[in-house]
Amino acid sequence: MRVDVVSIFPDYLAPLRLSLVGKAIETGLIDLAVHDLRDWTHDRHRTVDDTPYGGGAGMVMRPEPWGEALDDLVPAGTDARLLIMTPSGRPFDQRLAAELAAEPRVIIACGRYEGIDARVAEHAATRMRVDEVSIGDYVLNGGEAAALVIIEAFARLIPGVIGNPESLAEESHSADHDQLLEYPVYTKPAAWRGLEVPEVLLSGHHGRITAWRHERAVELTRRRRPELLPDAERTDELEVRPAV
Ligand SMILES: Nc1ccccc1-c1cnco1
Repeated sequence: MRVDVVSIFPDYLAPLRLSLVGKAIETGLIDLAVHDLRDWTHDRHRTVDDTPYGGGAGMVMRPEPWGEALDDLVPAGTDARLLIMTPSGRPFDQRLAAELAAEPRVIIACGRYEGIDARVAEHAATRMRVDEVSIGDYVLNGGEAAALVIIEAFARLIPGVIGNPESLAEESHSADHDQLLEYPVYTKPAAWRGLEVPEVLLSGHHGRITAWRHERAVELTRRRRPELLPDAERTDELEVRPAV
């Protein structure tokens, strides 16, 4: 898979060269290229923004550099998916991560300031698939942090990136874990600062352990993310529980 990221702060994407994604790049599973948007400017000051039409505070990213960058990175006839990072985008989730992991080419546009001129997405959509994507309901200074999150989330789903694919199976939000949050996990020592590992986990009884883990996952999901509960697990009674 080829991933291109365009940003005015390309060094912000340096962490992608580390750890899991870095290994995938080294092994050729992912071909990553990070570009400086200013390389597509032509004035002495390498200007990428201007004042907003209609007035208002802040600056808007000019369409020309983005248009030229996308012309270069996505030649006519290329099958590519453009992700524009924006707080007003569709919520990023595991389903989208799985979709992206199957794409041959992904280009990620990291906007800054008050955003990117809306015509960039409009024009790009005439020749590639475009998604405006948010990683959550909070405000960042730019799309770079969102790009790091999204790339990590889909890169780890690419076959061969994670050593043991079984570890993907029981993760929170993974499709085959029916959307429950992950159960609490423990390791040695069995007692730590007066806190004991739940007895069932030391029992060696796999059936009981599986049942206990499912119960804890349901309990946690009901308490923290009731909207994720599968219908079969929903209960109407009001449960008053400590907020943990
Ligand atoms: N706040 C932002 C500012 C600029 C580009 C993306 C974002 C963003 C993406 N997901 C949440 O916020």
